[in-house]
Amino acid sequence: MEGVDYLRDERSKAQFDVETMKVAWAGSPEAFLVCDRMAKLVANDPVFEKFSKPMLGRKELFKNTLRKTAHAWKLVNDLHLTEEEAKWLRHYIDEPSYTDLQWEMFVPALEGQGTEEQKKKWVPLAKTMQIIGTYAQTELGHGSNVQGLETTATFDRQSDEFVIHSPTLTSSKWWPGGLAKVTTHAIVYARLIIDGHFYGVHGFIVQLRSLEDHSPLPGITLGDIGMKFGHGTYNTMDNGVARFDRVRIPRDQMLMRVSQVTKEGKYMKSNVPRQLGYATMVSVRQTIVSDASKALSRAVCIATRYSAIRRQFGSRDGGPETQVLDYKTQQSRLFPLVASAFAFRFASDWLKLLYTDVKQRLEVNDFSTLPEVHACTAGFKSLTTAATAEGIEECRKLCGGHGYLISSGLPELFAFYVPACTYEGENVVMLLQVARFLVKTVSDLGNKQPVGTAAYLGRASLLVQKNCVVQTAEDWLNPIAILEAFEARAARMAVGCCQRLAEFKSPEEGFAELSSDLAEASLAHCQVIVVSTFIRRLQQDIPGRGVKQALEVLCNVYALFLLHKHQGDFLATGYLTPKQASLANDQLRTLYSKVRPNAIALVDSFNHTDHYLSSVLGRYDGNVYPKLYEAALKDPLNDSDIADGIHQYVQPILKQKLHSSKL
Ligand SMILES: CCCCCCCC/C=C\CCCCC/C=C/C(=O)SCCNC(=O)CCNC(=O)[C@H](O)C(C)(C)COP(=O)(O)OP(=O)(O)OC[C@H]1O[C@@H](n2cnc3c(N)ncnc32)[C@H](O)[C@@H]1OP(=O)(O)O
Ligand SMILES: Cc1cc2nc3c(=O)[nH]c(=O)nc-3n(C[C@H](O)[C@H](O)[C@H](O)COP(=O)(O)OP(=O)(O)OC[C@H]3O[C@@H](n4cnc5c(N)ncnc54)[C@H](O)[C@@H]3O)c2cc1C
Repeated sequence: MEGVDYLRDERSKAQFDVETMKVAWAGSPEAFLVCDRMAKLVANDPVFEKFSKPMLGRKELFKNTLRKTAHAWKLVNDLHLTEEEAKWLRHYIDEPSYTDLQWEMFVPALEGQGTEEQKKKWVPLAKTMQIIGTYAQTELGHGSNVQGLETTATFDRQSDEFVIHSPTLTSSKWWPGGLAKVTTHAIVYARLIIDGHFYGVHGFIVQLRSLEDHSPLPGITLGDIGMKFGHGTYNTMDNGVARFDRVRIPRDQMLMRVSQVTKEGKYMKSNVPRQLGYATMVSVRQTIVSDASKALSRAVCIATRYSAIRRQFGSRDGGPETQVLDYKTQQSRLFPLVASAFAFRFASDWLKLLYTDVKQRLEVNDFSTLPEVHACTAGFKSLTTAATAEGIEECRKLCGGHGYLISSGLPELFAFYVPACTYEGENVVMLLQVARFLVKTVSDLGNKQPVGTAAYLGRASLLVQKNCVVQTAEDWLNPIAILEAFEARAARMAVGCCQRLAEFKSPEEGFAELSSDLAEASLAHCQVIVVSTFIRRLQQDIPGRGVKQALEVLCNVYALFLLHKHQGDFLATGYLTPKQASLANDQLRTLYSKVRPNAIALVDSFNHTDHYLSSVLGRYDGNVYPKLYEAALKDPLNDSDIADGIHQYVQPILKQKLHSSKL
């Protein structure tokens, strides 16, 4: 049998309806149709070919992306694509480009932080790409600490302008995507100074380049910050440096939704919290969570298909060897990642609802849920990106040696994905934000009943006393038992941290000293929400033969895998006994056997095109070995039998050896 037959055989074993599962994965029939149409549009267009990328030098790589981006914009206009369709088009083109910043950060920053008047002026220009913008917050010396930024915006009452200035080397803007070569404008984050007084960090719309000839405007120095990790991935993007030498902008280019500066130089705070100035980051963190499920689904699709084709050992009589997918070790590394992709998918759908709700509330100045939404987006961003980055690397290892080839698609995916752990809020810094929320919630328990995602902490006094009642491996299939275990562990960790915080001289000192424990408690809290979201999703109507049952198995795999991985926490907090932890692991092994017949069908449900996967190992048809061979032959080193440099550098060595052996 060939790889093609192996996958056909696997598909025939599926116990659920794949087409309906595709809709469950996409979120709705409408969402499925949009994704499917955009994925095929990209896959069938030769302009979006990706194979040659790893062979290109930096300049060609960058130009190639500019070409693709221009073609995509033409398609958006010619085909009258909606914003949603255009977003998926960009996604399937699968190349970091300045348009990510334009649509995910520049436009949202204008919409979220501009006044009505500012929005009216700037948003249409941006949405029609008459101006191209980026989000210039991070500096050479400061990224995580936004309030520590050094760029200044000094109000000049006489000319009714702000003077944007980079006073030090470390104040150079450093990282913004598209800044080096493309963007005409940026939202520059700078400390506002009026009459020598500092008024905190605010966003300012600054024109960077001439709209006529694209050259940098006077007083602005722009450049690229250099090559990044992984050749063909993020180097398609011109992350840039910018320095400002007393650049003047009109007063009405300060984003003034949160606070205003009048002509007279009076600083006026609106009745909204200053954290609304961070709203763009909250919006992107939410998008990043959804992106995590996509990136992980891509990696597990490759590793699962290849694991069904790859055979090693197990044959003593010349018969077929064992499919590596049948090894329990392979299953215990791979299936939790398949389950995680689904868990993150449903978590991101839920987060989107939470975010839509807070956006509506903010419109009417209801800020009550903002701290919870900030904690959820920050925590989920950290949890999902860390697990996805680790998961992609695990998938590479699951593919053995071939996983290290660029043609497997996994090294490039990892290199592209891993900065998600850093951008939009470094992951540990984000967990510490969740910790602030947890500490406040627990400290306030006497006065205020927590709601929403923190509601379970309202039962903390019960959860710290109660012990797990599980007696058999079967009991671990009960969602109530699972959820209570996660809640009890998280509540005990949070309460434990708060009790120890009280022993320090000041809360700040305690928070700094216990920050590692607080970060772990935050992760445990986020896991409660992800697990409960998955459980709740299964309580909804899920049509299709066997679809709900297959998802139930995955939900249990996800929860029990986490329980096994973090069993130290579960045992140390005293909620579980070692026997109960061991029963959970027994159940996990049984669940892997239930996933096994559905494995290929599950990853088919992601509906990924071969173009999107860009992996010889993950091909839909399973024709792996002939295509691996074909891909290898295309390497430039195989252009000739005798490569450049052989005559010059190798033959002299060989000849010298002959000469000395004569002596
Ligand atoms: C293949 C194709 C490509 C596809 C692309 C994939 C799609 C992905 C989507 C988009 C593409 C974008 C590409 C990535 C580009 C990257 C861009 C960037 O990285 S932009 C820069 C991002 N920078 C950061 O995230 C900085 C992180 N730092 C902060 O957010 C803050 O400094 C802080 C760490 C939160 C600290 O804030 P602050 O200094 O104000 O101090 P605190 O005292 O801690 O906070 C005071 C109180 O405010 C609360 N708070 C903080 N933030 C928020 C918020 N956002 N909303 C609400 N409340 C907030 C905080 O919790 C404190 O509360 P209390 O405890 O006082 O109650
Ligand atoms: C690919 C990529 C694209 C980017 N695009 C943009 C962009 O378009 N616009 C933009 O403005 N920025 C952009 N950035 C910058 C990005 O937002 C920052 O790098 C990120 O916010 C992290 O900040 P930092 O680099 O200052 O890390 P640091 O904060 O210096 O982190 C270094 C280490 O210090 C630790 N640390 C920091 N603070 C604390 C603390 N309080 N407690 C405990 N530990 C701490 C961190 O956990 C980390 O381990 C991009 C970055 C990358 C990698």
